[in-house]
Amino acid sequence: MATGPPKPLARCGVATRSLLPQRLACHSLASRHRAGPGRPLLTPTLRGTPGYSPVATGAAAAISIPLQPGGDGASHNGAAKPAPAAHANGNGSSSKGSSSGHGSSVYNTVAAAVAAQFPAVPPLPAPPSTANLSDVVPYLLKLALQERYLVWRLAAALGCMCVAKLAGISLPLAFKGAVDAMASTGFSQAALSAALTAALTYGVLDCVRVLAKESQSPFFAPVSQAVTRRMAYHTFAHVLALDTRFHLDRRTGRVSRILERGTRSIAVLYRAMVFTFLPTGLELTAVAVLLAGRFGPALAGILGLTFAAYVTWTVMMTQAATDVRKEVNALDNATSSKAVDALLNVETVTLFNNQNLEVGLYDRHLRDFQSASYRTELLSSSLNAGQGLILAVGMAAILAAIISSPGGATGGDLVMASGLIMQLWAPLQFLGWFYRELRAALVDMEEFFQILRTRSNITDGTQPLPPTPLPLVRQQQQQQQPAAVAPASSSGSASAATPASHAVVSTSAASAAAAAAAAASASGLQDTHSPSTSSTSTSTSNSRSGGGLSVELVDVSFGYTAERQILKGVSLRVAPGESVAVVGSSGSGKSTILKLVTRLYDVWGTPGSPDVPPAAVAASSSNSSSGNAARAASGAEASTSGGSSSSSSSSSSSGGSGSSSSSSSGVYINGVDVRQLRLADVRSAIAVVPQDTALNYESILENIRYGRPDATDAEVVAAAVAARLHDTVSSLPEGYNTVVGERGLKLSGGEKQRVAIARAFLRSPRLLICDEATSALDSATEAAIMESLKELATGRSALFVAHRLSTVRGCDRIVVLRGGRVLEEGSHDQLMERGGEYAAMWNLQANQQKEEEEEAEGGQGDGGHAGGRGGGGGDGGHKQGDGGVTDTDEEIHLALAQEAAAANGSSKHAVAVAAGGKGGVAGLSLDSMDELATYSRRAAAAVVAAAAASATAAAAAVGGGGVNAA
Ligand SMILES: Nc1ncnc2c1ncn2[C@@H]1O[C@H](COP(=O)(O)OP(=O)(O)OP(=O)(O)O)[C@@H](O)[C@H]1O
Repeated sequence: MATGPPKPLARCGVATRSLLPQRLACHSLASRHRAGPGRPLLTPTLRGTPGYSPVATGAAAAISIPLQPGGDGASHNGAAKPAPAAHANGNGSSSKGSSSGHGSSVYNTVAAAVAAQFPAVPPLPAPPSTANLSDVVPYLLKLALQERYLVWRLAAALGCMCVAKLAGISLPLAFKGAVDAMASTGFSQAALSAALTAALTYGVLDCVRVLAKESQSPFFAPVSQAVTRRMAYHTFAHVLALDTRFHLDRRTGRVSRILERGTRSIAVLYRAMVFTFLPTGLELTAVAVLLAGRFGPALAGILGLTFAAYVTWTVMMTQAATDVRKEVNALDNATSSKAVDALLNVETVTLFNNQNLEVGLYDRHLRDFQSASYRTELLSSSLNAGQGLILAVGMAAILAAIISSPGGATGGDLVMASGLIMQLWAPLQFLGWFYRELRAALVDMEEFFQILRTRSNITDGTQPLPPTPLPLVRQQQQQQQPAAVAPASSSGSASAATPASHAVVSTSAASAAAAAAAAASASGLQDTHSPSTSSTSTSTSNSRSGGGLSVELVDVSFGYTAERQILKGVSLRVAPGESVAVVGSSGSGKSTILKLVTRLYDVWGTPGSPDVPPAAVAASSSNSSSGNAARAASGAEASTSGGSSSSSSSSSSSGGSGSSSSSSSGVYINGVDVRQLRLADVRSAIAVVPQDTALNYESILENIRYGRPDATDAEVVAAAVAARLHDTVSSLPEGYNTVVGERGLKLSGGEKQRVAIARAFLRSPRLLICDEATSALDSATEAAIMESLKELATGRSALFVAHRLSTVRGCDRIVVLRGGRVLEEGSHDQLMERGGEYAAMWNLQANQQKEEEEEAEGGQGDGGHAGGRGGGGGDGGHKQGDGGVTDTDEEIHLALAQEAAAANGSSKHAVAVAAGGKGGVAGLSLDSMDELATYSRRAAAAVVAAAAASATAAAAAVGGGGVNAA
């Protein structure tokens, strides 16, 4: 059935193999004089088990790692290597070596500040429900009054404002005094001294006005700045805490614009209130009172009318401008997002030679933006013109009223009135502008508050992560129902394994027995917690459960949208210290499982989740993959629930954590529903090496340190050594100082992955999650990295997702996923024995590898690809192939294989398709090809491709050659 077993490459997680204890000790910092002045040595000590524990010690110094390229003594694997660069990253957030091993790294400093909870930033009050002025003003006031040191500053600023205004209003009065004095008595000494007194008064008042006015800003600026900073701080924290769905549904450029405009609007609003609206209101009232007192209420009436007309016009036009402003904002967001998108993906843009396309798209947005902006300009000009006219008419009317007032008016009166009114008009003209700004600010704040009001669908739990796993219902079931190992069905769909059983599906009594044995040995938890388990397995478990988390998925249904279900009743378990791999075709939901474990998403059925589709959940249960088997299993759960749930709850109460009842579907970590656990606890116990590593625009040193921001330089370097990154970094001109560029684009895919692996080493997690962690590496590096990951995974739990089966061959268990359902589960040997989907995939990859090796031997390869790509699994041309089968080819063949298997109920068809390898479906018999052609469009396409690919190969296959015959 299977072609010869491919060469094993590296085993993951692998408690079954003894470790190669790797000890890399460096000179202590005390011995850094050896590297010469100014060239500090770091002292990472890499221990094999578990992970590593860098210790600054001078003992057993095996290697020295000065932080300078070209330095002496740095190496891994004992070979002397150049040292990484001195710690000063390119953007100023340097990490210069210090005697403590901590440099002035930004991450170090901030991590320490965060740990010390300094500086404490007061919380935000709940944002208002609307962005109306009536809601926003009290909110801003509340913000300012929240901190005592701001209150007195605000009061002082307001006091200065009042003094300035009163002094300003008094100026025309002083003028009036001087003019009247001189007009009534001519140029007498008394008139002169009265005029001089008035002039002096004027001067003093003006000085007071200027001083008071200019004191406002120093008093007020800290208020506005502190509140703005607090808003920015909390909003950023809030947005970072929002769930993945929020971020994926929105364009980053747009969100950042909203935040930027929102925080800026706060400053605008404060200034508008304190420097414009309040003073103008105060001034208007004072002027109206003065004029009414001197010339009668009619004058105050004219003033009031003028003001009302002015405000009405301003509000009307501003309202119209606001609507256009919203449009302008939307276009501004779109323009900015377009530019950010293109800049973020500049490499893709360049490679596709799409610069002109991008510029054209950008210009389309710019043109729309331009025309909307023009409309705002038109509205703005109309507004200004109307305001000017109203003020001119108002002024003329007031002066006419004064001149013709019944009691008559002196020259001083005219001077005073015109002085007062001019003083009032000046800010009124700004009032229009400020009002427009205010409206715009309120519009901006609407979106801003909307984001602040958005609640994450992932709500934090309250339970601490139990240090050791609480008993799981699953293991109790296994204890109670050892026969829960489901017999394999001969039909494709029914052969969907029984996830609830967590046992290997087997078609024979012998493999069932093996499966039961595997289930027993694999259940570290069971061994750990059950006194009834055998002493052999207990000892195995105990040796491996040091610190590892237990992870269990119970009948999990999930989809990113209610319309499309991705996971359909998936159950799987990782016992403490165990390594489990999830394999399967592309899109089957492997990475999705990891996202649920790390709680980037919650399973369907989570209360409060907006996309809980009860109907879909129900449908999923009814046609769940596990189908009858799962329902039977859950029936068994129900029937044993007395025991299970009661023991579960008793255990939880004994554990004091209120452990969940594992009988309901969900994701459980250490026996507790992950939704009840504190997110910080969960995430800090996990390290993820993702499929696609995004790096920060920082140096390599800081990027690695990101895995644990308080790590010392020595620890960072040790992690790089462990991740087989140190030599590469040392060879760079800037060493560890090299700034990796936007999202790490200056590094190769393999280097980025090694940075991610170094981060994981640094994190020293209790659960290691690797999502295609070595997909971008060449085989030699992959072998080395797998060895490192193996070390890292030892003593911890590990969950691997991989396409290249050789990399997960050594895992304790391998779960085969297809279409969101668990299809098979067991160790490599068990799955190979079963001859199902896993065996088909393995043989496909082995075949590809063999083919490539033959090609390489025949001089057809490029030479660089030889060397057992994929090793044991022989995945052949995985990604970095030299023309070998790519993942996509592989996946298409695999999909064909799966469909063929499903259609024909025979894994041989799958093997036959798989055997097609890169040459098409050469290993397939004509009969099978016909069947495939009728079965699916994709198969038909493949048949055509195969026919075109190689008639000779097809003939050979028909003649019994190829894997099919095997
Ligand atoms: N955020 C998302 N929103 C909507 N659909 C998504 C999202 N992420 C993944 N999907 C879809 O869910 C399905 C499963 O994705 P997942 O990444 O789990 O597959 P996978 O088995 O890991 O595939 P691969 O091996 O190619 O990485 C895919 O069809 C994918 O398109």
